[in-house]
Amino acid sequence: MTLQAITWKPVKIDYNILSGSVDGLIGIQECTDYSLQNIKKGSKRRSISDEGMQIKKKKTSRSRNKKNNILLEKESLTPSTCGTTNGVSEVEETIHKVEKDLTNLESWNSYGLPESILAGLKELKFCQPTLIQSLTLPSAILGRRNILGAAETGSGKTLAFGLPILTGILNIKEKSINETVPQDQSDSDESDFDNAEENGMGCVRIINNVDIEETHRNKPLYALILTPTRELAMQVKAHLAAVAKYTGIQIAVVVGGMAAVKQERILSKGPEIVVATPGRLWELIQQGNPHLSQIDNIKYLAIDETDRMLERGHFQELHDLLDRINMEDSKRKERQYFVFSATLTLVHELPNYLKNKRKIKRSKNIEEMDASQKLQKIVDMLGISNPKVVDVTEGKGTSETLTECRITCDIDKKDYYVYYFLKKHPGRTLIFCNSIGCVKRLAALLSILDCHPLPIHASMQQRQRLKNLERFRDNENSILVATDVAARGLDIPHVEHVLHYQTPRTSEGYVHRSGRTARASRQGITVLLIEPNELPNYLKLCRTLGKGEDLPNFPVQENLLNAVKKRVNLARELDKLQLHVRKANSEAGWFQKAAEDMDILVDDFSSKDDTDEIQKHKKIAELKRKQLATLLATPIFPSGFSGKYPLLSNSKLSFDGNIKVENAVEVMKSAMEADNKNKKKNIPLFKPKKKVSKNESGNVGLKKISFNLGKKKNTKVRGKKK
Ligand SMILES: Nc1ncnc2c1ncn2[C@@H]1O[C@H](COP(=O)(O)OP(=O)(O)OP(=O)(O)O)[C@@H](O)[C@H]1O
Repeated sequence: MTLQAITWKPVKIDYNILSGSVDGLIGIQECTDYSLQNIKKGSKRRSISDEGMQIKKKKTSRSRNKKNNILLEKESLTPSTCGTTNGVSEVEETIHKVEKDLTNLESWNSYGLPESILAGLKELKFCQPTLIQSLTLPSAILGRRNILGAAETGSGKTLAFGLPILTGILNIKEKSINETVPQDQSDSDESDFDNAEENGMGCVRIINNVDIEETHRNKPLYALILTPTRELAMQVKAHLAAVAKYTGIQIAVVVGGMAAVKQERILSKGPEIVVATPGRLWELIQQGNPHLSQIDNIKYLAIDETDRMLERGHFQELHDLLDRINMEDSKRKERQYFVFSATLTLVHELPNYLKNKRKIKRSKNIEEMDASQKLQKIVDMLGISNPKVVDVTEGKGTSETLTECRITCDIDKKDYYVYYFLKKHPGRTLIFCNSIGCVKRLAALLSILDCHPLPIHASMQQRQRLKNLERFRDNENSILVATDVAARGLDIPHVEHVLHYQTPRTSEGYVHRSGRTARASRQGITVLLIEPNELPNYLKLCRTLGKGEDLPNFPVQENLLNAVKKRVNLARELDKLQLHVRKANSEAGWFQKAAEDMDILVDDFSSKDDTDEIQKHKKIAELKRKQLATLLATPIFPSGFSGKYPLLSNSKLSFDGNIKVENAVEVMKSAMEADNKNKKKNIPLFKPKKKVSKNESGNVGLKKISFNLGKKKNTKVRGKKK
């Protein structure tokens, strides 16, 4: 078979992207018109995989000649579909659609992606690469460079390393088939396949169990992708599997919290790619899992959220794994590495207590680093040589479409603001807390308030974690209350709001938490709830992320807070009573069990007072529950209330039909616009006042709190411990 090129056109690309990556490269040209001569049946190029074969054959003919392809589509139309609708022929419509599809895929053409992958991208309707993908794919695929990539959250980093890995594996497999199958045999196989198709026959292969086991035992492991959380591992697997649908490449997940036996069974099938969290993977390797025993042979290693994975004191298993994988220098040099995170190049100042020279001397390893030093450290740790660095974060890591703001209040008023926000601005909302205890408390409170929150934290059973994520995905008004276990990487479509119930401890934490919204060019809002003790951390965060002095204040309609407080206060009381009852019950249960163990009659020891106490609590709780139920049955914000902020065009009627709810992003944007117009300054962070007002009906913001940075004595505000 020969390919006769008739027209070549230069492809416009940014050659900086390829600089140093492909030796001797002077340009890339595209063959825009060509013919096939002496076509022998079958082409070696089709050997991507058994599963991908049929698709590949169709796509190959389609993309080789656009005109032929359109004709082919025309011919396949039955006479009944060739009519004219609204003056436009359906044939023309089809041609237009096919042309559009092909045009769409052309954006991916210059990266050397196999057609089976293009088919996957097309099915996902990914018409063109994102910025980070277009900047990394040429060097990664054509230049086989190691990549250090930093791009904002939700910008498509998974495919920036996923596509080169899938492409590389297909190329290796194709090469090995070409090397092992003799020319004649390969041709005759192809002929058989083609003949079978032409004759309308299927291609049948009989495989028995022994063959399957033998095949799996010999299957190589090509790539390992490591993630910090189980949920992220599963998501990455699902994402890559969707793109790899027509490639025949198998991908497995290895994570903790799931039956090890099941994971061993999956591994026994010999997946080419393993996506894993370090702990369980290391455990299985140490147990001598046969498929994982080739871990040092992998050709591709990707570490997602690398900065988190390599953090001091985290993932000791990762270091063990790296030692094992990089055992042989020659294999390490052959391997391609991908290191990605939104905060890979984010640097920040040392905490104040470490700035003290004496202390720094004691902890020698802790020092302030700039971005290149940080990257160098990662490169050294992973043993990577000559990496290509692509950083498009401009030092912030958050998306352009993210609206950022804050609400400042006293610690015990945070619950009011959270409930206010949820009622006033319904939509899929993720609330982050700094501890498991805080998640539990807030979820219990919101549950009493009928908000149906879904908690997620590390001490929950894995199955429950996944179930709650699933429910969060399925309901557009759902609320997820999470620790930072949900902060990194999770790609849940249409998360509208992220609330930081507590200020994140690090700037990285803020970037990743906030990045759960405003993904893939969608709009989203992130709101920090700040209490006085969190101010130093908040200000540091603003400095590190270049936010200037302060974030804008989220507008709250003060006249609506009274109704909010009534409900929240009642819910808090109810929560407290329920806690007493639960505690007393569990103590009674323990007492009874101990008595039974000692063969003692429980009645003899039961304390009547305790029972009365429980009974009393139960009665009061019942009363409060009824009161709250009555309140919750009436609209929280009565119809026709006069709001400070005009209702916006995209306001929608709430589920109870009485109140208008507003899009939080729009509310914030118009408030910012109004402030800009009036040259109004943001509500000051520090407005010293002698006393904290007892009147809670007004703005519970900073106007009433004495903040005095630097004077530690005054910054403490008594409140409920979270
Ligand atoms: N080329 C593309 N065209 C359209 N959508 C895309 C493309 N590439 C990825 N996406 C989609 O964009 C979303 C975000 O992608 P991804 O999860 O890879 O982001 P990320 O940069 O890894 O985010 P994070 O930093 O939060 O982990 C996903 O829903 C993904 O399916």
